[in-house]
Amino acid sequence: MGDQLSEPRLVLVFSGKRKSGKDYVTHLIQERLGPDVCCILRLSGPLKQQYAQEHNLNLDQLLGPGPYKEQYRADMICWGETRRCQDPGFFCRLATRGASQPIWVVSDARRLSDLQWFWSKFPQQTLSVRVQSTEKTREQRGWRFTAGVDDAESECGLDSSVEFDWIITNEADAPSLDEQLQPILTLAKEAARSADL
Ligand SMILES: Nc1ncnc2c1ncn2[C@@H]1O[C@H](COP(=O)(O)OP(=O)(O)OP(=O)(O)O)[C@@H](O)[C@H]1O
Ligand SMILES: C[C@@](O)(CCOP(=O)(O)O)CC(=O)O
Repeated sequence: MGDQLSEPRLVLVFSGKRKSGKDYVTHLIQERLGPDVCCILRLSGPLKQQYAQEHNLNLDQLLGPGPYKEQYRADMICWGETRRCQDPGFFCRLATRGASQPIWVVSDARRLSDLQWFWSKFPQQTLSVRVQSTEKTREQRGWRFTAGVDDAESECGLDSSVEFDWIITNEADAPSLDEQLQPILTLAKEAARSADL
């Protein structure tokens, strides 16, 4: 009963490197569609929640964009991988539990197993989106290369194994995000309308 899924009309699964702007771009999509139509699902949400509880940490800071979470990232990755090894869909199931909007935006796929879970549960509805930025831009947003993180599956698991349905370039000199997101927003609005019929 707890794992019962309500069927979404469209599932947009986002991935991208640290500080590429996954949260920024997915929030923009939600803003354009409205929270009644579109929810943001973070696979790292239930992971951080459980990790914060077990380690007595500040969950809001772990969920935010600041430097706090970076102190714990390597250990959170190991912690999450222990669970993922037993059950690759563990965090996908938790993150989608109770989602009732017609459009789901998953903000942080990192591994092929994340995408495979959505493709297998929602084969007709799932589309993949990559957010990309240069290392220089990511550095300006606070990224520093960290061995064991930036060269591990958490950051590289989707580097070459997937042909994304869309690639969004999140750079000041790229076309505006609204322009790049237009086909996605059009599709999402159509999908939301079909949910009303
Ligand atoms: N197009 C943009 N314009 C202005 N600020 C941006 C833009 N894209 C990202 N940022 C800012 O850069 C920082 C990193 O972006 P964001 O948190 O969305 O990246 P992320 O890919 O979710 O990162 P991580 O997974 O490492 O937390 C945030 O402070 C965000 O507000
Ligand atoms: C531990 C982890 O979930 C942290 C994700 O943090 P964020 O999405 O970059 O804020 C990464 C992972 O699961 O490999």
